[in-house]
Amino acid sequence: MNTTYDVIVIGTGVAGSTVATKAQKAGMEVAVVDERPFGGTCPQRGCDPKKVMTGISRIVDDARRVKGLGLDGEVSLNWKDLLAFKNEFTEPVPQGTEEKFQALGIKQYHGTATFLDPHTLKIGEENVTAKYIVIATGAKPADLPFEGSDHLISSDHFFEMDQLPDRLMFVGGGYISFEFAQLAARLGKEVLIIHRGRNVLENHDFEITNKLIEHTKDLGIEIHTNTEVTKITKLDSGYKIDVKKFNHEHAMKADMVFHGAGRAPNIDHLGLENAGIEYSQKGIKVNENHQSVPHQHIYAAGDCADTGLPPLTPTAGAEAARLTGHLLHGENQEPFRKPVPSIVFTYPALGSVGLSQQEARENHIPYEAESKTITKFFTYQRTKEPGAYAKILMNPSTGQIIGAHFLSSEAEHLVNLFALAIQQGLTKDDLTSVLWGYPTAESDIPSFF
Ligand SMILES: Cc1cc2nc3c(=O)[nH]c(=O)nc-3n(C[C@H](O)[C@H](O)[C@H](O)COP(=O)(O)OP(=O)(O)OC[C@H]3O[C@@H](n4cnc5c(N)ncnc54)[C@H](O)[C@@H]3O)c2cc1C
Ligand SMILES: NC(=O)c1ccc[n+]([C@@H]2O[C@H](COP(=O)([O-])OP(=O)(O)OC[C@H]3O[C@@H](n4cnc5c(N)ncnc54)[C@H](O)[C@@H]3O)[C@@H](O)[C@H]2O)c1
Repeated sequence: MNTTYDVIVIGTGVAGSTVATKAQKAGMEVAVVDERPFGGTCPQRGCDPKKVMTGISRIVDDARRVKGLGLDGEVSLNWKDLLAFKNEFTEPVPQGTEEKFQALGIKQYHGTATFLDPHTLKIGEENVTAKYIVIATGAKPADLPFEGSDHLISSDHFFEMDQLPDRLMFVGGGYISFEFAQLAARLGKEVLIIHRGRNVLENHDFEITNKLIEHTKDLGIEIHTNTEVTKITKLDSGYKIDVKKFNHEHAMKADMVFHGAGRAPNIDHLGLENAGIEYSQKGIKVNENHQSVPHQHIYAAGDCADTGLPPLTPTAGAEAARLTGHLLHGENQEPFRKPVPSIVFTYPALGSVGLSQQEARENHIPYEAESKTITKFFTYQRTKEPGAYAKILMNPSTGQIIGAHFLSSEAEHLVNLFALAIQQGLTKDDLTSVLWGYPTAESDIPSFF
């Protein structure tokens, strides 16, 4: 059987769902296909379940700090209940997504889509053709080139474990490792992070990541930088992990080893060669309109596409919107220039937007930096929060904000506000002249400068 549509979208995550919904609403006949339960990574195995779990652990942290200041009693984290609460959010996602597609009249396929030629996909036993094909297949844990890497447990599995072991190791010093490691440590586990590079969370301001490292070590987490995992061996109980620091080799032990060493575009099993679609390790090659090379009727967006943007939920959504602008209306897209806020959901959280100080330095971009410890501010004193920090980078001649970096319970909100400031070209004077409601984290802004 061969069925034909106007558009087939491969993947039902943020990127795929956005394109499918907009195209169907615009009057096109659309089909979606996914090999996993519908809804994609963010709401089922990424941002949302992570934030539910780290959010509860943060409340416990706060409560412990203010014990005796009007709050009595002990609070503690409980993995089983935390998991059950997380499931209340994740389990309804597939059905909810399918119902939304059905209400719009979008045809749904469950299975793996593979290109047979530039207009035809094989899904199970069926061949499906379309005028336009959109690839939105996301990312997967990167293949790591050392022996025993198949013993690594992915973030997907972390969310499904009935119980956590006593000693956990995370390979890689990025977002996943820091967020999950802190959660595990707050659950009373022994935790290690092994990071190959000199600086963890490489895309963030190094002064702030160094402060985050100190807070993370205060939770009892061991962090080894400049250290590469070279081999993992299964033992009768747990694992032996061979590591190399500069030229010195030694072995460590853990009950389980988790993959926090990066994600790669999920494109290996798409049969891209059958359609001659160009790609690299960074993903499917696309132009500003998200059209692939050499086929202009095949588009790609989100984590699977090589767009130069970081693989995050808001960027996947923005890329999908740009793609549909071209697919539906033929609008040629300008290069993407919006600032992209990025938040590490540790506690304190790390929020960054715009230029980091090292980026400004390396690229010889003139800047003026204001940075300070803000722990003594009332906002953080009233909850006894340690180590709150703010750094703002400005253009020295205009005062325009070009970078903002925060480490605190309020970082996630402040960074969004500064994203707006950078996008709108606001200056230090613009921000200090606002009548901010008091007492709030925003009313501290004039004192950052
Ligand atoms: C643990 C974790 C935490 C994260 N936290 C955050 C956060 O706090 N904030 C943030 O902004 N970002 C976060 N991210 C990143 C964010 O989740 C992704 O950037 C975003 O979900 C990407 O969306 P997407 O639509 O490109 O892909 P996805 O949501 O991954 O969707 C791709 C879909 O395609 C399907 N698929 C793949 N291949 C095929 C095929 N051949 N046939 C059929 N279907 C296929 C997959 O099953 C999947 O459902 C996190 C990621 C992880 C892993
Ligand atoms: N809060 C958020 O927004 C959030 C949370 C989780 C994931 N994400 C997204 O998912 C992506 C993947 O996350 P991630 O944490 O897996 O990767 P990451 O890219 O943030 O960090 C991985 C780090 O592991 C290091 N590494 C690689 N191989 C190693 C080895 N053999 N030994 C030691 N270190 C090694 C790399 O040098 C790299 O710095 C992120 O880039 C981000 O876009 C975002």
